[in-house]
This record gives sequence, structure tokens and C-alpha cells, in this order.
Amino acid sequence: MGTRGSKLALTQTGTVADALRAAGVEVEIVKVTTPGDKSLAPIATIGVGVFTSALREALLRGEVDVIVHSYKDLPTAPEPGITLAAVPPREDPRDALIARDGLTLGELPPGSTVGTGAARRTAQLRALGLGLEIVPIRGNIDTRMRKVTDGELDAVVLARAGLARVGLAEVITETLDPIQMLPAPAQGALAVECRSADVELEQLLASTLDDEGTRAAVTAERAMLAALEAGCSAPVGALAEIVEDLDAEGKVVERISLRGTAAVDGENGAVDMVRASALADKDQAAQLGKDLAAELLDLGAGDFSGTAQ
Ligand SMILES: NCc1[nH]cc(CCC(=O)O)c1CC(=O)O
Repeated sequence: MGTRGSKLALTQTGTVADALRAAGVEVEIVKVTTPGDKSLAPIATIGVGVFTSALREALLRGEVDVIVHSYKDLPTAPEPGITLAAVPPREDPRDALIARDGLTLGELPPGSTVGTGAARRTAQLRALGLGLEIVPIRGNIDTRMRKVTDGELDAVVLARAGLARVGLAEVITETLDPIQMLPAPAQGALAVECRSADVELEQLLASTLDDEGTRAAVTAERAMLAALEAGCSAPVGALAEIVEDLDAEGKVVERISLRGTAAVDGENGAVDMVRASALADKDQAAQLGKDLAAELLDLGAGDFSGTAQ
């Protein structure tokens, strides 16, 4: 299994490796350095693809047989020769606030500085109208957290899943409600890939690791993202949840509830967010995502073709 060398990547790959080992599979972990690990330039200029492409190249060259990504970092377009073999059970998909003095978002006084490098988080924080000053940052989880502990910033927003995976969930001062902040499509989920030619390995990975509910949820979220022609750095949030509903005969059925948000051009350069939600049968995941994207476009969602990757 190939992995990036960051603490988060090593933990994610380690979790998948452990699940495979528990099923009797022998696993060796190989570190692959990606250009994204060496650069501190804003993600918007280098593109998140830098994190995934070096891993995929090592896979295609046959140096490794399995790779694990944070699913939200993957481009929406499929990669020739590579198959998404498994989507393991998802971690908590919500975003988390780490603020000074244990504060929550609502308790931060106007003018407080909040660090984030994500256009999605920036746009939603602005749309909340709390008078917060958004400061662009990047770097690994430790670097971002240190900006708060060192007193450089009042708060930072990070994915809860990443913090939980590296054992830092206790530094979170508020887990943000999706009503305030919808996560990135597929946030908290992993994507396990292998070469398309390795059919037996693909079946092994699917039967050992795949979680049907997570796959349906991320399929809906990513279909929405793709239909907006938006990449992983776009101001687009989505969250699909498997919910129990009643069918026409009153029988309990599982459906997918999808919420989505996207930025629209507001007055005087302000960024506003439009939101929509819908419900569908589980096998309709991709269609649900497309339908919700169409609704968001009707509501004025921006043209994100420049951010697709
Ligand atoms: N953008 C980078 C990235 N890719 C995956 C995670 C965290 C784990 C996940 O969301 O699955 C993070 C950090 C973050 O957004 O805070």
C-alpha cells in the first residue's frame, strides 16, 4: 500500500491496512512523496490534485498495489486504469472549530480572526454574518492548530475527521452544525483505489472494506459537485445522510437525504450561499445529486468551471 508521509495519510492508510490484516491479508506500507507535501503555496494555486497524482502514478507504475486517499481530495473525473475499489465506513463528516479559550463560533466577538484555506469554509463563515475576519492559511493539522495556541489567530476550522484520526478530537471547541456549515462533499470518507486490471484484488478490497451506506451518501454528494462542474476547492458543501422514511404502504425504508450549498455572487462583491435539500431512494444517489445541483444552479449558484480539477 502506498501512502503520503503526513501523519493523517499514515493513519488513514494504517486503518485500512489493519482492516485488511484482520481479514488475513499480508500488507506492506510504502511512503510516496508528493509535490504537495513539499510546497506551502496556497492550494488554490497548486491544485489539490498534487496530493493524489503522485500516489496514482506510483500505483500505475506498479510500485504499489493499493492507495488510500481522503475521498474529498479526489477530482470528480475518473482516472483511466484506476478503480475505486472500496469506500470504508465514514468518520463524522462535520467541520470543527478550534478556538481560543474554549469559545464556540457564536461566542467569538466580531473582528475575531478565523483561519481557513478553503473557499467553501470562507464563503459559509462570511454568509453567517458574524463579523469574523477570515484569514487564509494552509499547512498540516499541527501547523494550523498552532496558529491558535500561539495566539496568532482566534480560531481555525478543520475537518473533524482529520483531527479524530490523529487523536486530536479533544482540542475541538465546537463541532459545527451542518445548518451553519455544510462539509465538503465526501469529507470524512476514504477512497481505496487499485489498478483496474487487478480484478481479484478489487473484489477482495470491496468485500473486506466497502460500506454500502457511505458509498451511497458520497455518491450523491460527489454527483452534486460534478454536476456543478466544481472541483474539491470550490465553494460547495454537501452532506448526504441515510435516513429512515415511510413508503406508500407505511413500511419503513432507508432513503438518502441530501443537503447542498453553493456560493452565488452577492451585492457589492459579498459572497452569499444558496442551499437546497432533497430526499430519494438509496439506489437513486447519483440522480439525487444531479437534481440538487440543478436546483442550486436555478437559485443562482456560481460558475465554478475554473475550479474543476
Ligand atoms: N483539505 C485537506 C484535507 N483532506 C482531508 C482532510 C481531513 C480528513 C477528511 O476530511 O476526510 C483534510 C484537512 C481538513 O480539511 O481539515
